[in-house]
Amino acid sequence: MALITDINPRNSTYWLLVTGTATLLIIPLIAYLLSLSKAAATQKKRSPPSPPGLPMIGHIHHVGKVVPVSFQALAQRYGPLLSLRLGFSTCVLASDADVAQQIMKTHELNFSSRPPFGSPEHSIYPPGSGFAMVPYGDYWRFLRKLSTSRLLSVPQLRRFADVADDERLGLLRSLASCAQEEARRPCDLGSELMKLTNNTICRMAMSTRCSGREKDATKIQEIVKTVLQLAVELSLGDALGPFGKVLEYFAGKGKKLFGALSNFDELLERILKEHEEKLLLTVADGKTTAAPARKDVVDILLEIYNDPIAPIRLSKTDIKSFLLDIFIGGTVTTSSAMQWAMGELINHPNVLKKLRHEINEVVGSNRLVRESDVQNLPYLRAVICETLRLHPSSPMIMRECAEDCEINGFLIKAKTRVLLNHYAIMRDPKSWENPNEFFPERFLERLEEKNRNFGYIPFGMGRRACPGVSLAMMVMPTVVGALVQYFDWEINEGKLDLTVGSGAGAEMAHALVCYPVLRINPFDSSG
Ligand code: HEM
Repeated sequence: MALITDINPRNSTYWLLVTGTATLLIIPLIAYLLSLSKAAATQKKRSPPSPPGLPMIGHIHHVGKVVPVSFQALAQRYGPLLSLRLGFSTCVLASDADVAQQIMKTHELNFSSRPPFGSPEHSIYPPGSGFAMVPYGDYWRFLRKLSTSRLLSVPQLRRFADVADDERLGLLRSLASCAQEEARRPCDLGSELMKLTNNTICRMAMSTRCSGREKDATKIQEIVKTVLQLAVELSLGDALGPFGKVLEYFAGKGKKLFGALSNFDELLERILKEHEEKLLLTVADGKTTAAPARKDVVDILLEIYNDPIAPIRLSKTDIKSFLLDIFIGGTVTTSSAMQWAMGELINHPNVLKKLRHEINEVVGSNRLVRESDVQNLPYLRAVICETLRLHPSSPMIMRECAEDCEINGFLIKAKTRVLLNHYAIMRDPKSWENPNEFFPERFLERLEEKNRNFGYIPFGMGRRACPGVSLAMMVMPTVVGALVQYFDWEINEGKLDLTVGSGAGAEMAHALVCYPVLRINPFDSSG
């Protein structure tokens, strides 16, 4: 009763009640109307266009043998941003510099994760471990910082510069012996380069050669090759859905992948144990420092594993999974780029001659080209840049959209997989003149500008960009430079066949078989 008598327009309580009730009713109403208009706007926004599809398989029939090339053809015909349905999975295909810039810069944070890849039942490590496929968050940020500031940092790589030099000399020695044989013997330069990259990364990461187990590096090379090949085949199986699963079951590919990963795990377990024992021995010796004189990647990771106050507690599974990603991300990519560089140089004798002239002028012929020379060898750098443009080692990369966003006026829904076709982007005539021509001179001018507009992204861009770029750029120019400095390269006849191989990796279809001819013997006077 007292309440009713208090409700009087001249009373302040009355106005409080009125405005309070109005606020309570109006705010949800406004929110509701806003959500309706937002939903309507979202509905109005269209998904990116699609090429003609077929029932069930969607756009699988558009996927050619060389995947990045067939996707480039799709973009040329239907546009730089496309929705594709590949069997039971969907993705958005991005194929020019402008779209890449929106994904990797304008909406960078929104595209900082990668979608889950492959079935968890084929992996022995849980999805949250590793590096390359880990979702953006605290754990990934920790590993990223650790990689750039310690594991793959320039000072750490310089500490292992002798390892890179030693492996390079090993390569030159092997090629020289091939060249010096009386009967002309061809050499498979591709597999020599793969051995070099694999050994260099193995020694920097876990000092395998130093511990006297030379075969470990070879085993890792075989495992990485198998894992890469099977993972690609199985992901295709996943895209095909139930049909893929049946095929895959008969082929037993999942089992094989699991087997290869188990071998890797066993080998890594032993290597971790050896590192831990080495650490314990140093402590038992009573030396002032328990740490090895030069810490490799495993030493540093174990240090964090043993650190009770590390911001993120790494498990041994995390360490093994991280190492697997480093091998998968670093070995084939770097060796494939050097193969392409040598293939292009052999097929372009004028470029090779110009490069050799530059090296002769700057370094001379009495010593091997060194890492510190590279800054004074612009044409060598241009050859490497042009190789990575024409033959990106990671021609297609995956990102995932965290929240709904708009690109080129099209709606990209949360959780959409986005496939960036680096191959198409770096051969786009909008960004490059005569894009399919090997022409290193283009990098002597306006490199900065090209870099800025996202037409040149061999190592990706933004926070998810390649953390191994310093290692790759330390190895590639010095190896290619030495191969040009010390050898002439002969082939059977005509030109090398530089056809791009089938699959998603855009590697060379044919082995890089050639005849090295010694110009100067590197073992007489190498510096
Ligand atoms: C020519 C050599 C190489 C090329 C062209 C290359 C290219 C790339 C590209 C395009 C990406 C994806 C970037 C993005 O999403 O924006 C990537 C990621 C990655 N690369 Fe490399 N890479 C090379 C060498 C290496 C090396 C030597 C290592 C390590 C030893 C390495 C380790 C990784 C890792 C771990 C990732 C995943 C990073 C993440 O997701 O946060 N790569 N690389």
